[in-house]
Amino acid sequence: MSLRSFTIRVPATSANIGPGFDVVGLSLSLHLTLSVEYPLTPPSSEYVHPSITYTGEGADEVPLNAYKNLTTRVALYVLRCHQIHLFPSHLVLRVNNEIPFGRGLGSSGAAVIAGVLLGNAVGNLSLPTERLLDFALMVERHPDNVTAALVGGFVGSYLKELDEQASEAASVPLSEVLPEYPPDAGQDWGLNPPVPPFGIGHYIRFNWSESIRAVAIIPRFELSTAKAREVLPTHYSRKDLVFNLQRLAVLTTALGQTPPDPGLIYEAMKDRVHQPYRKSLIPGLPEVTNNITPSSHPGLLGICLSGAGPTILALATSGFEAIAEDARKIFQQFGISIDWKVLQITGPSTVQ
Ligand SMILES: Nc1ncnc2c1ncn2[C@@H]1O[C@H](COP(=O)(O)OP(=O)(O)OP(=O)(O)O)[C@@H](O)[C@H]1O
Ligand SMILES: N[C@@H](CCO)C(=O)O
Repeated sequence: MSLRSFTIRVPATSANIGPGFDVVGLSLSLHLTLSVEYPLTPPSSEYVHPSITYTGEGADEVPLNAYKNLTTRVALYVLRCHQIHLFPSHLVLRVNNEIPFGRGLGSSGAAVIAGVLLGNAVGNLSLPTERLLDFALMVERHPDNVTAALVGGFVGSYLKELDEQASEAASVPLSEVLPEYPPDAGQDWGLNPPVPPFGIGHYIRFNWSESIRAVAIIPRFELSTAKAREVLPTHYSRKDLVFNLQRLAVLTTALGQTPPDPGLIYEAMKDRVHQPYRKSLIPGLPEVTNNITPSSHPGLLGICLSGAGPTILALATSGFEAIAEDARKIFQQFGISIDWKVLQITGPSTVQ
């Protein structure tokens, strides 16, 4: 029996990097890996649904049913948009995940990109990167995590303003884009899902200084992105917007300079759009970001909330352990335990 097998590897990401709320993302050296295998000619005429095995982060909570699991539902969505209503028969997925769930390290963005790449591969669709991004953005509506996970590196992106018809397609509830039911359940909603408008997302990769590492200080509790977005205001003052825009404009170039300048970067990683509002959900957040500075911790460049939190991201060229252990002491005063990792900035997702 001839088998087709390949591996999909998607990096973790840190979004925002301080002032770049919903705009910038960074790919990091933790991965979601899917080993995919299926026979090119099914051994029997009876259709066999996909099987999923899963190890690593989230193994105790992730659904193993392909019609409930986020990655496979996204893959099925991509397939159905191309008039392919079923996975290949006898599809076997072995998943290993290094990205902790709900910590601000882009676990859901990675799962979505893995799904888009899976659909593209098993459907032999050969979609270009820009189209893969359109599909990802139908599911995860802010571009920062998914873009960085797909293309890798330090990336800025924006969503195109859509005309009325395209906005309607793009505003379809997630539950309709990603139905949870098996394909043989007979509902016709599953057969004509909303196809993404073309060119929703646009991105650019910034330079990144090779010397910079990311210290991820990861509290041992989950915070869902949905909950962390609920606490944000709908309106901002001009003063706060200008504060962020000034810093973001400097930051995107400053992190590409060698050697990186902590005097410029520490201040450029401050934020007034999301972090002040999220501190109620992450006890110790302002204490860690205010007390760990380039003068107290040589090697530190800047420190911010990673994505929607609760992970804190310190960018540094040295002194990683002192940064992380001092953050641990501060978090301990608030009754929070942490783990920490020194991560590299990685390349794009791969299918091999
Ligand atoms: N590998 C995966 N397979 C299936 N579902 C996943 C996977 N990874 C994440 N998820 C789903 O995504 C949820 C976490 O998404 P959420 O957006 O809240 O956090 P995050 O993506 O880790 O953080 P952030 O978006 O701030 O970086 C998990 O609880 C789970 O339901
Ligand atoms: N920009 C997003 C990233 C989390 O997915 C946020 O901060 O809510």
